[in-house]
Amino acid sequence: MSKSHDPWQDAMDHAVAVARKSGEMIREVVQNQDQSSLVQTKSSAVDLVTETDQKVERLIIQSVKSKFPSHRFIGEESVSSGEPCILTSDPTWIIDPIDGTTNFVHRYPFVGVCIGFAVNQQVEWGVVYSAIEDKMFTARRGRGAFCNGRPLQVSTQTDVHRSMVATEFGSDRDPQVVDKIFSSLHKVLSLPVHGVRGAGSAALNMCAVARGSVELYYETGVHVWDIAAASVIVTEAGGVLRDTTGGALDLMSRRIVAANNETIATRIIAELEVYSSERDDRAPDCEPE
Ligand SMILES: O=P([O-])([O-])O[C@@H]1[C@@H](O)[C@H](O)[C@@H](O)[C@H](O)[C@@H]1O
Ligand SMILES: [Mg+2]
Repeated sequence: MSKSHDPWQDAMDHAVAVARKSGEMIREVVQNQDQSSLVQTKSSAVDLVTETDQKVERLIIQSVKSKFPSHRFIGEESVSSGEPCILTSDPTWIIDPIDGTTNFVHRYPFVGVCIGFAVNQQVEWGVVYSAIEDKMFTARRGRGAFCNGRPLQVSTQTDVHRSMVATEFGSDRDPQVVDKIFSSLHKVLSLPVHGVRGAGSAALNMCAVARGSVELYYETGVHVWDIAAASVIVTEAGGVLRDTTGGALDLMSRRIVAANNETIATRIIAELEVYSSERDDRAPDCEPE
């Protein structure tokens, strides 16, 4: 069969197929109830990783290398093992094998296989497969966002008092960070908003914005692999992306706001405590921020 004139579409089609296969692996482990085996920790006692995270990431990367040998990778578990986290202008697959690993360990049914694809440091397409729900979220820059093939559209709500907000408590238990998390949460809740929710997965919170069931998601402490794939799903569904400072989103900054529109984004950002975690692309020997 002749190669399509659209190589990025070939790559996206491959990502959908390998994300679905990864989801089958995840469901099998959950159904066999052995996902709590081999749970290890990374940056803190509650930043978990399992053998399944590592197996899924190897499956994705090995399958891509055989079809697209010149492409580069940023994978959560590869970076955790010492691979660099640098986004060049080369075609780059940005992979979170299981976004919501803590959910996975506890059989809480919100885990996303996340595969983003960037060229010239711009995310061209994103695939987020909610494996337990069997929902395949996809978007290609300029061509819309979909869930299982049905178009996605963000909420039209502009009144913050009628909005639903999502955030997460993250995996940093430093008392000063916990205080900042609760300070922001207190201000947002007291606006008031209708409610605050958290899926336990940055990517699935962002997909909830894209499908219109949440007006805004914010978090400090996420990583580029948590948000890259879902970032284009949000914008192609008509949403906006910002830094918690109100500036433009910087995928490596570890801060994100994903909202249905600028009105809601501006109103919630005004309530957020701005603080920083170490950038994903920091030089290994630099002093922590
Ligand atoms: O580690 P993981 O499950 O891929 O990603 C998770 C993120 O999706 C979530 O937003 C964050 O609050 C968690 O601490 C964790 O980082
Ligand atoms: Mg992960």
